[in-house]
Amino acid sequence: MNRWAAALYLAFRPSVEQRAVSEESRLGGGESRKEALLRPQTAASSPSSTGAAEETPSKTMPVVLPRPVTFVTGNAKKLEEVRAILGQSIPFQSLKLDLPELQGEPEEISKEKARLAAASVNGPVLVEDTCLCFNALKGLPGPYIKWFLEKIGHEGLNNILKAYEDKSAYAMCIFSLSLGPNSDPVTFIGKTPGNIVPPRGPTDFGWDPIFQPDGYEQTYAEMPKEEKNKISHRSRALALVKSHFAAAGYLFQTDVSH
Ligand SMILES: O=c1nc[nH]c2c1ncn2[C@H]1C[C@H](O)[C@@H](COP(=O)(O)OP(=O)(O)OP(=O)(O)O)O1
Ligand SMILES: [Mg+2]
Repeated sequence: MNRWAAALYLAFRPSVEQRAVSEESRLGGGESRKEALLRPQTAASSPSSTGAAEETPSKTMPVVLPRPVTFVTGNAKKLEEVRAILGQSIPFQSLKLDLPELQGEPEEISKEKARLAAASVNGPVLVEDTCLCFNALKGLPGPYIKWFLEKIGHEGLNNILKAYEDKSAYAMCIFSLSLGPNSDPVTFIGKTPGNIVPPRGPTDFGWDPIFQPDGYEQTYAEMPKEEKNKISHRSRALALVKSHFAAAGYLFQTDVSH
């Protein structure tokens, strides 16, 4: 008996022309024209070459992945939000692993994380890197927020901005998808603008208490989870990940005997 039999399933969206991931990547698939902040970035494309309007159907076969994508993170709160936001939309498993992180530009950090994760898992992976960017500091601490938070806390982060009038900031999530150890990661960026404020609300997730998104009276920490997940940097990036999966029409080969 073939253990793999009956285990190929079409995960999503049979209604649209299926495309291989390379084609999808080239086109910057899943682009939302309405939300300029949310444009997905791809390895090969410059910002001006990601127009969704140029999409043309391809005759290539859908990409078959050996198993569902593994979301690799060392952060349980991230995983909780990713689960809540994705629901059943993308089949994924998770692996708790605190990957080493490169220094440099946020997108490169996220991509390198995906390369390391794909090599470690030897299969398709999804990772994300989260930044908190102060406009007065031209985007810093950005990807280094984890270490700033650990060393100087909410109060120290507020103190840094006392030197500046501009307290505006944005939260940014960069997801990177790698289909395997030899595949170049594709990135999906979500941003939510807001302000840095003295801490308010529960302190169970990172810098949530000091980030107040634009248009809201509450900090991320004070907001009900569902509310945060509707407007967060993470949910905006994941909306692009979902569109990508829907458009790519990946097939998953799953060993059902386990
Ligand atoms: O929605 C969020 N709301 C508040 N705080 C957040 C959020 N998302 C990440 N964070 C924190 C965790 C870490 O202190 C830093 C990002 O660093 P980052 O390297 O992406 O996360 P991490 O090392 O905890 O997990 P991972 O293993 O996925 O790299 O900001
Ligand atoms: Mg990390």
